[in-house]
Amino acid sequence: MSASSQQAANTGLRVAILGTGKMGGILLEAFLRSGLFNSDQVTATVAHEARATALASRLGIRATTNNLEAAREADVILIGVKPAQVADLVREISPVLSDKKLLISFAASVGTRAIEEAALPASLSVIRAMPNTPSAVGAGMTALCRGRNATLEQLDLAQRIFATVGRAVVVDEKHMDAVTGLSGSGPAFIYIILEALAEAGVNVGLPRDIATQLAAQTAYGAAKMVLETGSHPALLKDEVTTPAGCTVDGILELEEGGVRVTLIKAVKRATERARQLAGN
Ligand SMILES: NC(=O)C1=CN([C@@H]2O[C@H](COP(=O)(O)OP(=O)(O)OC[C@H]3O[C@@H](n4cnc5c(N)ncnc54)[C@H](O)[C@@H]3O)[C@@H](O)[C@H]2O)C=CC1
Ligand SMILES: O=C(O)[C@@H]1CCC=N1
Repeated sequence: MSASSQQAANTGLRVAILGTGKMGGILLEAFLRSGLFNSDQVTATVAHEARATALASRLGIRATTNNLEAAREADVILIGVKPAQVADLVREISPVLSDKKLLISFAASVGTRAIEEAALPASLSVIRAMPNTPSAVGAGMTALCRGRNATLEQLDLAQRIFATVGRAVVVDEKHMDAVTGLSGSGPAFIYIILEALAEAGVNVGLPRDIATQLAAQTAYGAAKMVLETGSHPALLKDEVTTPAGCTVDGILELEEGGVRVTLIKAVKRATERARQLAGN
C-alpha cells in the first residue's frame, strides 16, 4: 500500500505535533505530502528555537517551542517526545485540553491510562499509536489502540491519519509493547540484515551499489509476496528451494548460525525494553 503516491482527503482539522524529532518529522512531512493536512493546518513543536526556525522555513508550517500555544489551537494533538517526557508534557498542556480534542501519543511504552491520568480533563480522548520510520516513503506500519474515552469514530480518524503513511491496524493495548519490539524497532533489524546481505554480495564479487540494490529489492519482493499472496512464509521459501540446489545450502548456514533464534531474541528484548521505557 503506497499511500505517499495517493492524495488523501484533507481532514479540515488543525493538528499539532508536540516533539517533532525523527519520528515526528517523518510523520509531519508525510502528512503534508499526502494532502491530509495543509501547511497552514499544522503546528510543530521542538525543544530548541533554532530547529523550530529551520522546520518552519523548510516546510512552511508554524513551528515553535511553545507546546501550550500549539495545543490550544489544535483539534488533534500528536505527542512525539521521549517516553519519559510524555506525562510532563501532557500536564504542561492540560490547561488547554478539552473533550473536543483528540490526543494521539506515538511514544513507546506510555499507556493510555497514564496519559489520561496526567491530563485534565480526565475525560480526554486518548489514542496510542506505534508507527515506524518507513512511513517516510508511504510504507509505514502503525498499530493503534484507544483509551477509555476515545470513541470508535476517533479511532477511525486515527486509522485514516496513519493509513496515509502506510498500513494501520488496531490492536489491544496489551500488545503495544510487542508491536514496538516487532514493527517499531523492526526497520533497524531489517537494515542490519540488508547491510549484511550487501556485504555478502561484495564478498562474492558484486559492486556495492548493485549488491545493495539486489538485497533491498529482494527483501521488498519477499515482503510483498507475504503480504499480497497471503501464503505462509515457509511455503514461499519452499518454492525457492530447488532440491539439491544452492538455496538449501544457504539455508543450512542460516540455521547453523541460529538466525531464527537471534531474531526472536531481538524482538523479545526490544519488547522487554519497551515495557520499561516510560519509567526512564
Ligand atoms: N524513531 C522511531 O523509529 C520511532 C520512535 N517512536 C517514538 O517517538 C518518540 C520520539 O522518538 P524519536 O523521534 O526517535 O526521538 P527524537 O529525540 O528524534 O525526538 C524527540 C523530539 O522531542 C523534542 N522535545 C524534547 N522535549 C520537548 C518538549 N518539552 N517540547 C517539545 N519538544 C520536545 C526534541 O527536540 C526532539 O526533536 C519516542 O517516544 C519514541 O518512542 C515511535 C515509533 C518509532
Ligand atoms: O528505539 C525506540 O525506543 C523507538 C521505539 C520504536 C523505535 N524506536
